[in-house]
Amino acid sequence: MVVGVVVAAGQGSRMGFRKQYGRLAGRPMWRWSVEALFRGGVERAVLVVPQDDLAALAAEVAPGWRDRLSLVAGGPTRACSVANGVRALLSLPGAVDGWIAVHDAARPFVSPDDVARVIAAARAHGGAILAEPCVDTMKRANDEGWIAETLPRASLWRAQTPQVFPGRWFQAALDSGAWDEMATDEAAVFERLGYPVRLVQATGVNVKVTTPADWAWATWWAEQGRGETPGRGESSCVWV
Ligand SMILES: Nc1ccn([C@@H]2O[C@H](COP(=O)(O)OP(=O)(O)OP(=O)(O)O)[C@@H](O)[C@H]2O)c(=O)n1
Ligand SMILES: C[C@](O)(CO)[C@H](O)COP(=O)(O)O
Repeated sequence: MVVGVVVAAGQGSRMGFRKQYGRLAGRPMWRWSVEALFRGGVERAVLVVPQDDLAALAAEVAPGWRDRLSLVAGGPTRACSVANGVRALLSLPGAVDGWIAVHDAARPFVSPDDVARVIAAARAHGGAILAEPCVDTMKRANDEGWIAETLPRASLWRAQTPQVFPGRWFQAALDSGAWDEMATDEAAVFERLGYPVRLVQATGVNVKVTTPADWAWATWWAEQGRGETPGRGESSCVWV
């Protein structure tokens, strides 16, 4: 069983609005991200949203996805929101023995084929994340804004989502207090615990839509039909 957490409980402070509800080619960004996970093989999911948006979203999700998508309230950091979503999923029969895929609502254009590849890698290796090798020359800065050193980039990757790990790993981290509420991704928690995490190179465009410039680009990209990467089989989602 593969279940998903789509985190959409951010404030969009760099964007200037709650970007997860912003429309790309007519659909809210969170829907693009949920749909991509379902097309990539995730069976059911929770969408984590700000507490004060739960009631409004409940009306929007039903009835099309009632059986596949539930809503959960988020927390003050991304890691808290992930934890809330994971806890809700771990109560489902079979979830502890299966895999949980965590995905940012802010990455609407992930390719369903890449989602499926990360899931396959997690099944084979334990944990896996989508990522891309750094193509820029990387500098480390000092506190005053001067370059302290140039880092060898050959071993540097940019982490993306989805990030897929066994339900049992999440349960252990949450129950033992090892869950780090400031971690900026899930892999960081499992790396620290010494678990093996495989990097899976993204083949599609998987931008995290963060700034107004990203929004302008994402709007254009969606309107070109570029985000509609074919997935594995038809989705059973109904757009409401
Ligand atoms: N407390 C939080 C913070 C972030 N997120 C989610 O985590 C993803 C990645 O976060 P980011 O792109 O940084 O979104 P925001 O937190 O909304 O942006 P900002 O930091 O500019 O406020 C987003 O889908 C966002 O909704 C979340 O669920 N809960
Ligand atoms: C998880 C993530 O998408 C990996 O790149 C990213 O760290 C989340 O963004 P945030 O700005 O740290 O919330």
